[in-house]
Order: sequence, then structure tokens, then C-alpha cells
Amino acid sequence: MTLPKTPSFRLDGKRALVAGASSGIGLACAVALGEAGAEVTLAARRVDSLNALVDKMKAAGMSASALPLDVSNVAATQAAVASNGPFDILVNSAGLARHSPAADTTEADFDVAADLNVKGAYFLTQAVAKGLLAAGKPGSLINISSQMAHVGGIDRAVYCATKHAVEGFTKSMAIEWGKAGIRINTICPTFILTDLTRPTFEDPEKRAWIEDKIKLGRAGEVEDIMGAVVFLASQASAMVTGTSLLVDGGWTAE
Ligand SMILES: NC(=O)C1=CN([C@@H]2O[C@H](COP(=O)(O)OP(=O)(O)OC[C@H]3O[C@@H](n4cnc5c(N)ncnc54)[C@H](OP(=O)(O)O)[C@@H]3O)[C@@H](O)[C@H]2O)C=CC1
Ligand SMILES: C[C@H](O)[C@@H]1OC(=O)[C@H](O)[C@@H]1O
Repeated sequence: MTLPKTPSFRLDGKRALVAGASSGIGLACAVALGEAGAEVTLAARRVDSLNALVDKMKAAGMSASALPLDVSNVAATQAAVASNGPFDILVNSAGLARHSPAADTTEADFDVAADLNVKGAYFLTQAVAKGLLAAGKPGSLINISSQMAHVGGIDRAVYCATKHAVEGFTKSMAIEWGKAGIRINTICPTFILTDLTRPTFEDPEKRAWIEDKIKLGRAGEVEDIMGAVVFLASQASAMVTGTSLLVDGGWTAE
């Protein structure tokens, strides 16, 4: 009997694009992919933050470069991916939130959230996939969605709408591109301590509510997403496409 061979989690020789890499979850994903051996291109608007991260990653022996990019600008995204690709791996962590009671949502808040979280994510994913299709290469595309793509949330009607939309196009693209060897999935985190959620966590009542809703009893940290992204980027997840990896500490279990 021959033993089955454990698939590799290594990403040596792979080129990864991480959008939203200047802070939070995207920054952690960039480091995780770099540590796994990928050559990582870090994209976001804050160039100084990207350059500082590139320097730290290089000092730690990783391969990294900075790509200034506003993901809500579709033409700029398409041009950046066309001139810097093809990328074997995409992690899209560029995102924002505009929280308010549903009855008070403004058109401006809806538009700014949809422009980045849905339209920007859609066309960034499309651009990377087009590069792979043209090159005849397989790839793994990962959108950072949210547990809020699976449930509703108070003051989060717009945010939930955008993240549910990401799940919809992810499934559709997985169907269309699977035979070309392009896998596409989402990671759906619970509340993670980042700049985005700092105001929520600074409210003791809200923090207590979050830590109660999370069945593991603690807030999420960016490190909680790092294993998930390496798994989905690597051959370890070769049969995984069109789905969500919930990293929600059990939030959606009830
Ligand atoms: N924190 C949480 O609890 C959770 C977050 N998420 C999702 O994770 C993703 C990352 O959030 P998080 O790390 O918490 O938040 P951060 O605010 O720390 O990071 C957001 C990132 O998105 C980038 N970004 C924002 N706007 C643009 C733009 N127009 N073009 C390019 N990049 C942009 C920012 O870079 P820059 O400003 O330099 O452009 C930054 O790197 C988001 O999609 C969020 O919805 C999902 C579940 C839970
Ligand atoms: C920014 C949100 O408040 C935060 O992001 C998520 O996806 C979490 O579930 C929270 O709603």
C-alpha cells in the first residue's frame, strides 16, 4: 500500500496580488503568503504604509513589492493588473463599511460601499482571472467577504448587501472558470480587531456583545485569518471552489 501524499501548503514560485495590504487583514494575508514562499505584490492607496511593509517583509527574507492602487477605480485596476500580472493568487481585502440604521441609509453611503466592496472586487477579480485565462494558467482567487455575507446585522444593511453580493459573484465565477483551473472562494471573518472595527471595539457594551456572540469567547485577531488564506491559496485546497470559509468563531452556528 502506498501512503497518500499530503498536498503542499507552500507557495514557492507563485505570484500573489494582495489588495488592501496596507493594514489589517490584508496586511496579515500578505505576510502569510510571503512566508509561504509567494512573491507578493501589495496594493492599496497608502503608498507609505505599503513601502514600510515591503521593507519589513524583505528584511524578513520575503519577496514583496508595492503597487499604488485605488480598487474603486475600475480602469486603474484593469491597467495595473494587465501591466503587473499575471498573478497566480489574488487576495482582495480592500473594503470599507458605512454603518447606519437601514432607514437612514443615504444614497452616497450605499454608492461608496458598493463601489469598492462589490464593483471594485468584481472587476479586480475579473482582471486577475483574465490574465490567467490569457496565459492558460490555473490560479486561486480569494475575496475577503464577511460573516455578514451569511447573516444580517444591526446598522449593517448596506454592508451586508455588499458582502452577500460578493458571495454571489464568487459562486458564479467559480462555475465559469473551474474547468480552466481557476478556483475562487471567499473568507468570511467574524469581528476582527483592525482599524475598521476599532470604534466598535472601543465601546465596552459592543465589545461584550461581540465576545458573547462569538462562541469561542474572544474577538478575532488578524492572525486568525492567516492560516485560512494559505490554505485557500495552496494545493491543500485543490478541490475547494465556489464556497466560503467561515472564520467566525462560531458566530453563525446558532
Ligand atoms: N475587521 C473585521 O472585523 C472584518 C473585516 N472584513 C473585511 O476585511 C477587509 C479588510 O478589512 P480590515 O482589514 O478590517 O480593515 P482596514 O481598514 O484595516 O483595511 C482596509 C484595507 O482596504 C484598503 N482600501 C480601502 N479602500 C481602498 C481602495 N479604494 N482601494 C484600494 N484599497 C483600499 C485600505 O488601504 P488604503 O486605505 O491604503 O487604500 C486597507 O488596506 C474588508 O473587506 C472588510 O469588509 C470582514 C469581516 C470582518
Ligand atoms: C466593519 C464591520 O462592522 C465588521 O466587519 C465585519 O464583517 C464584521 O462582521 C463586522 O460587521
